[in-house]
Parts: sequence; structure tokens; C-alpha cells
Amino acid sequence: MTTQPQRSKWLEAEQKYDSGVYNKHQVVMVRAKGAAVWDETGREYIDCVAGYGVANIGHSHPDVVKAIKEQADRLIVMPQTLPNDKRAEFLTELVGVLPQGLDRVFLCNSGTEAMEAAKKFAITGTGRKRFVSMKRGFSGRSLGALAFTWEPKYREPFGDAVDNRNVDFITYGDIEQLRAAVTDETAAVILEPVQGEGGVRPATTLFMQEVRRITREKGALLILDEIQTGFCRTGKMFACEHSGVVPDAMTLAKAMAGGLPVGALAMTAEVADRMPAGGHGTTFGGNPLTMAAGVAALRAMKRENMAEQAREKGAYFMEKLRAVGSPKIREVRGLGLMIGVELKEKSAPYIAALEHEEGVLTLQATPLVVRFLPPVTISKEQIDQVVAAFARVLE
Ligand SMILES: CC(=O)N[C@@H](CCCNCc1c(COP(=O)(O)O)cnc(C)c1O)C(=O)O
Repeated sequence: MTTQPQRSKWLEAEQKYDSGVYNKHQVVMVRAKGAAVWDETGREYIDCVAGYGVANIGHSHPDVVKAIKEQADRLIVMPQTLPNDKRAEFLTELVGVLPQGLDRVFLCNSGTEAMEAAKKFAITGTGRKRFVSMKRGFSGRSLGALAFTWEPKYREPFGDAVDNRNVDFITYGDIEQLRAAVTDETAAVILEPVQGEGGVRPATTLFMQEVRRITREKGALLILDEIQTGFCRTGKMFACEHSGVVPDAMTLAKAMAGGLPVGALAMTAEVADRMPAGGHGTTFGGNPLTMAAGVAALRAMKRENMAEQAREKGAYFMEKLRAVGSPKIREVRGLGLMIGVELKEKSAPYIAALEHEEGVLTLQATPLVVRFLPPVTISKEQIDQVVAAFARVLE
């Protein structure tokens, strides 16, 4: 007689007390290193979720762990009205890797906060209030960021509390719609260089360059949302480098501080200087602990050449996925190690099978797409294991 596995007391507590918004998987993850994660039973998984594209440099990167330990012993709490050495070091490192001209930064604690800051700095930066956003775009869950987010299921429960009357949505990639939508009332165009939640859809270089040209022509800002594409994910430090486009502002978060909660709006001095003093703020933004982790993370990305790793491994990963040759696969697409496999049927059962039968963690990006966002430090052997597992569940 098989004994029912004893229900985890951790799982029971989390399900009992959590808000209920999440579809909780029936596992309890307790440890991770690099691209490997272990649950409380000791089962190992290869992690192609990586916290939704946060653990780009690998779980518990030793440099980040060391930096957190040392900083925790020195100084954890210091608001941004009081300058701090680690924050200064992080800002210097970050501006050093950002596209030329993006040398002013509002530090915060998440992607949605970075988008909220982007909205406010764009309004004061231009004196305008209208925005152009993209169909299938995702900008975050707060009411302000939700106004830029296309998918109705995220917005409908909140009705007109999500005020997107000043937002025009256009088809991602459609230059004619873009030209018609951007006017002299447009404060900014918001777009992801690769749509993540929207199905892993890279923009064409032509579209990126046209957005840049048209926004400049109309006096509107170009704000690139690199919250998911940033920090080596797509084979460059930032995805905009693939097209050579330099925005007026860029929202950042996820992988920026090696796994600690972080967000930032990077922008030109022209945009920054038009925000009235005291016009925005955050208690935890720029805290020394996160900043220390961020310094270590950015240095590790450069020293271990992680952008090139993502480019090379991403090409390898997509080539192997295309070689699977399953009739259930419609398309393998992506950029670097931001990969989506669009199936001809719902992806959820295959994502579940990968987790339960194969010990591989993946995530959805719209109902038909299996998304792979592994740590950039994933090994070729682990990629081979993931592809073999994927081929088996598709049989
Ligand atoms: C399980 C869970 O909560 N998932 C998150 C996953 C969000 C992943 N994307 C975040 C994101 C955001 C929002 O970033 P944050 O607030 O979640 O840090 C903004 N812009 C882009 C392009 C992004 O990809 C969610 O469903 O809101």
C-alpha cells in the first residue's frame, strides 16, 4: 500500500495564510544553487523559471552571497536622503553599463514601481499626459502600471480604477499604427524590446528604430521596459543594444541585484531635471543591502561575460529545441536565453508534466507558449537535459 506522502507543514501554512492570488504548486522549494533548485524532499529540478527572469547570474551567486553577508554586518538601513557608499558604488556601476546618456537613476524596489516612476517622470518631463503602449504588453500590477498593460484579465477586476483613458494601444511592430498614434500630446511610448508575458516576441530592429525616430520627431519620450530583457538575458547587457536604439528612459528590475528586490528608472538628465524636488520617493529604494548585492551582481555579469554566455547558449538552446521536430510545436522564438516555444495546443499540461515527471521548471507566456528563462549560468549539459525532457513530454 503506498503511503500518502505526509503533507508538508510548510505547504499547509503557506496555503492557509497566503492571500490566495497565486496558483500554488504542490512543492516547497528550500534550496538553490546556479540553475538547480531542490524541494523539501531533496528532489532536484533544473530551473528555467529563475524567479521569472530574476536569477540571471544563477541562484545564490557566491559574490552576491558574500556581499550580502558583509553588508548585513555593516549597514542595512539608510534612506536616500542620506548618501551611502554602497548606493554610490551601485549607481556608478549601473550608469557604467547603461546606454550613453542614461546617467540619472530613480532607485526603487520592483518593476511595477519603476513603471510608476516612468509614468510620473514622463509627465513632468514633457508636460504631456498621453501614452502609447503595446497590445500584449505587460508593465506590472499596480494601478498606474496596469494602465499600460494590455491583457484584460489583469485589468477587468478593477474596472475604471485602472485609468487608461490617456493610453492608446497599438499592435506591437505596426509602424503605421505607431505613426498615427504618436502626436504632440504624447508624453511617451512604452515598449518592451522583447515582449515577455506577452509571449516572448522580439521586436524587429526596424520597428525599434522607427519608434526612436518618430518619438524624437514628435517630442515624445521613448521609454523601454527592460525589466525582463535587461542584464544579459537576451545576449547583450540590455536588449536595446541589438537595435542600437538609445531610449530617453529605461525601466529596470528583476536580475539587477542578483535576486534581491530592486527596481530603477534610468533616464537622461533632461528628463530627471524636470521632476520637481520631492516629486517622487520610496522608503526602501536604494537601500545599502540591495545596493551591495547589485554591485556584486553587475561585476559578476561583466567578469563572467554573461551577455556573451546568454547569446551563445541561447542560440544552442533554440537550435536543440528546433531539432526536437515535434508536430505539436508551431514555433521556437526568442533572443538569447529569453526563449518561447509556441505549441499548437495549450502549454499548461506540458509545463506541469515537465515539473512533475521530469524535474524541469518552466513557465507560461500566454496560453500556448512554454517560456524558458534559465539562469545565464546554466550548463550545456543542463540544456541538453531540459530539451530531452521537453521532447519526452511532447511525445
Ligand atoms: C507569480 C507572479 O507574481 N508573477 C508575476 C510575474 C511578473 C513578471 N513580469 C514582471 C514585469 C513587470 C513588473 O515587475 P514586478 O513589479 O513584478 O517586479 C514590468 N514589466 C515587465 C516587462 C515585466 O516582465 C505577475 O504575475 O505579476
